[in-house]
Amino acid sequence: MKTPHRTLQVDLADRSYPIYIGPGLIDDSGLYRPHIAGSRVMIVTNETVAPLYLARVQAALQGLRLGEVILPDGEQYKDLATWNRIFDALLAQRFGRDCTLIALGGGVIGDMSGFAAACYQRGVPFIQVPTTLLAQVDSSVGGKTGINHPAGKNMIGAFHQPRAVIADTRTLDTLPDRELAAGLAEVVKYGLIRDPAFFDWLEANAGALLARDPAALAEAIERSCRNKAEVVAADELEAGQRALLNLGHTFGHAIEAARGYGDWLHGEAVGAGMVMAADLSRRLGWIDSDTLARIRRVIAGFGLPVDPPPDIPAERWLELMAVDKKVQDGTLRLVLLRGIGDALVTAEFGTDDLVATLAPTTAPAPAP
Ligand SMILES: NC(=O)c1ccc[n+]([C@@H]2O[C@H](COP(=O)([O-])OP(=O)(O)OC[C@H]3O[C@@H](n4cnc5c(N)ncnc54)[C@H](O)[C@@H]3O)[C@@H](O)[C@H]2O)c1
Ligand SMILES: O=C(O)C(=O)C[C@@H](O)[C@H](O)[C@H](O)COP(=O)(O)O
Ligand SMILES: [Zn+2]
Repeated sequence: MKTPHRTLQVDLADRSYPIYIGPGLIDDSGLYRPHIAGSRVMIVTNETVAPLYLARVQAALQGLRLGEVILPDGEQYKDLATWNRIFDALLAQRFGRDCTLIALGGGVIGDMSGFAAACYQRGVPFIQVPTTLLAQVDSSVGGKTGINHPAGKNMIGAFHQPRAVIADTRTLDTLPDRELAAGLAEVVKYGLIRDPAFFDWLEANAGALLARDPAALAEAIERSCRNKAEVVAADELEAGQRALLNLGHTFGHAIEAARGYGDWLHGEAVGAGMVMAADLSRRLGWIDSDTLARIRRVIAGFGLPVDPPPDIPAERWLELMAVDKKVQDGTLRLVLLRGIGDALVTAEFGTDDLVATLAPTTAPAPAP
């Protein structure tokens, strides 16, 4: 079977890999096979995705010796105890070092499976089969894998690149609207950090994206993956420019941790976090009020929150942000904006401006 699709490449020398994007790809055995080393494959998924798509992946892998692990669904299960269940299954079924893992689901499954693949018997290959918009535009690409700790998001993990990403755009048909919007937050991020023409396009095509127009979604996925692949190829281990992919995440991760993971979706927290980053950038005089208002309008237009939860005290914000992975020598660094498509990582902001951004209800309203 050969299904029409687009292919992008993540260029990382001998660890380069393809990203296949198109409708119906989940059934295409020919896309999986070249990336599976031995004959044993463990499919990791969750209790929501399994009834929808597990049988189809199993059918595509007919002839191989398959196992499955079905984890509970939710960001609150992206933890050590749930992650350990993947190893319980691998060991119980005597999977060896020659096995391949398949991550079938959203970013939570992708991050946990990838981290399990990085660690099982010191490292086995894995394939990403992302089934949420967020996973198709961001988390399945780039090799950041890991789990949360109560004190901080993604605090335990590894860089481990997949062998391939198989993004079946038809799987988005079953995705709830709230999850689609969460994925759009990471899409907007690429426009804000490095692709102003894409930001313009997103602003102009918001209606089509929210209406799930297949051509618009495919365009958004491809342009997002292209941006991410370029950044990852240039800076795989986040020594420099990869940190720009963290726009809104220092604020967003603090929101997620403060709420115990699973109340605000990751994409929702990133949506509000990006507006907070823009708000601080405006306070510093790096962007003007019209630009802040435009960013806020685009993010709100995708149905995402644009204000932080009102009940996190400033001290709690600062405590949660202090464990951010961009902290250097105890100094908080943030991704801020000099314009749309122009981001930087900086520690050049004052505590007063930061604290004002943390309490935006008391801040001056942006120009309409
Ligand atoms: N590794 C990275 O580079 C990276 C990048 C961005 C986000 N992330 C991580 O990804 C996670 C968020 O990912 P997410 O937004 O995909 O959340 P998720 O994995 O929790 O999936 C969202 C919800 O959609 C359900 N679902 C998945 N596919 C579905 C489908 N096709 N139809 C119906 N329901 C479906 C899931 O079961 C879940 O309930 C966070 O943990 C975040 O930290 C990682
Ligand atoms: O790939 C990256 O690099 C990113 O930062 C992408 C983010 O969208 C993603 O949420 C990532 O998991 C955040 O990484 P972290 O290092 O801040 O935990
Ligand atoms: Zn993210």
